[in-house]
Amino acid sequence: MVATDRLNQTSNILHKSMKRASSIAHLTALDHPFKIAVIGSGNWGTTIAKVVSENAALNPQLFASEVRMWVFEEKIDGKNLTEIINTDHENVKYLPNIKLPVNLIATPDLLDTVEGADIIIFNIPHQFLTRIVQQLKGHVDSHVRAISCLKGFEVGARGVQLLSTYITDELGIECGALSGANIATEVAKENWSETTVAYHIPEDFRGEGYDVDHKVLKALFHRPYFHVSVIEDVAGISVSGALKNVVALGCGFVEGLGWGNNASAAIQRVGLGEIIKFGQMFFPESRVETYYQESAGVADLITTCAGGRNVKVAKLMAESGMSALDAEKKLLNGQSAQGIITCKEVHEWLETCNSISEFPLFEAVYQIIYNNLPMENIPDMIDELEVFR
Ligand SMILES: NC(=O)C1=CN([C@@H]2O[C@H](COP(=O)(O)OP(=O)(O)OC[C@H]3O[C@@H](n4cnc5c(N)ncnc54)[C@H](O)[C@@H]3O)[C@@H](O)[C@H]2O)C=CC1
Ligand SMILES: O=C(CO)COP(=O)(O)O
Repeated sequence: MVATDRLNQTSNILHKSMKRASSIAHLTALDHPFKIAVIGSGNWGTTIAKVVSENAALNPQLFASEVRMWVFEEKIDGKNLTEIINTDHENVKYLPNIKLPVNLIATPDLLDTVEGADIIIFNIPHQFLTRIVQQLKGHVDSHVRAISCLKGFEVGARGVQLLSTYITDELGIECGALSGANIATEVAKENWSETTVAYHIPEDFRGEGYDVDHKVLKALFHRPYFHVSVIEDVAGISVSGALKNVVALGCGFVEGLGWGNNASAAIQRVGLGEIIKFGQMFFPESRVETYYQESAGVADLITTCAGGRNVKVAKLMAESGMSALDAEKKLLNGQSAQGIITCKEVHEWLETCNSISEFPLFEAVYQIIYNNLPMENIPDMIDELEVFR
């Protein structure tokens, strides 16, 4: 009896998941298949390009098969990286040993990459976004839709902005975000993980089948090894994605000092509190539930603090006395630990708002990286300000 119940339960689950998969597979673009462009070809840029190219190839009614990926051109052993990707179907510098789909085409020209695109996926280290967006100005139709996979903020004359908002403001296109517990190499190897996509349906939505909606985004990003939840809270997933990189630096410091798991857990506890507080203060539209219910929230914090690049860079700083930039250069072969820039941007913003004392961990990380504050001071800095008690 128990065995029969289990069998029925399993068959229900299977039935539901097959129904979900087939409802995604049967979507059709009524006008023309959506053409996808990916801007960025780093560790995560190439991984996401692989994911969406697989779905484009499998779903010709919904997506144009060819996916273009913009590559910041560089020479590898005298050969252009774009040529290597297009011939060997491997990004040997930023995602080695992973075969890329043949319908993924590397392009060195930014405007060629986005020509005719219906959906643009931004996926570059956030320090390069401004320059790229300025080059795209005037070349992107207002009906193009975008998703930002970047983790960071834009801090400038308009205050602190989500990167998706910056893209919308500058290019006049609707932009959502994708963020989750997604160490790129694990996703690229097709180890199971979850992610969160957040997108608002814009006022000029042209109708189901003619425009990008939550079903289209699920069909674009969901893979058997990459499970997507689509929600509305762009701010919540973006705030947690940006700030967990700062917390991860804190974890790397205590790990490098040899303080063990309890210290790392303490940093993550305080960090999660500061992330939620930052969201509530500066992005009140973000939902507190997002931080603990979505992959983009606490799950991303956990995976990054366990094995991300930010934690590795900070650990090396603690062990060797190197600066953050030297440690990044030594460890990452051209990749970026985004927390190094984000903690500076956060510091500048909090200073403007007179709110530094409310975010002692973020401030401690900034002071360690930019003003050589001893790492051993972290517990005192957190305690002195007694924010969470
Ligand atoms: N790698 C990961 O595991 C994950 C990364 N992210 C986020 O995704 C975003 C992109 O990260 P990755 O793809 O990992 O990049 P990355 O850290 O691998 O950076 C290397 C990329 O930067 C490019 N680049 C170097 N100089 C440039 C310049 N002057 N102009 C334009 N591009 C230049 C390189 O060509 C290369 O494509 C970041 O915001 C990151 O936080 C999000 C989830 C996972
Ligand atoms: O964002 C990430 C995992 O979701 C990757 O974090 P790192 O940039 O620290 O490797």
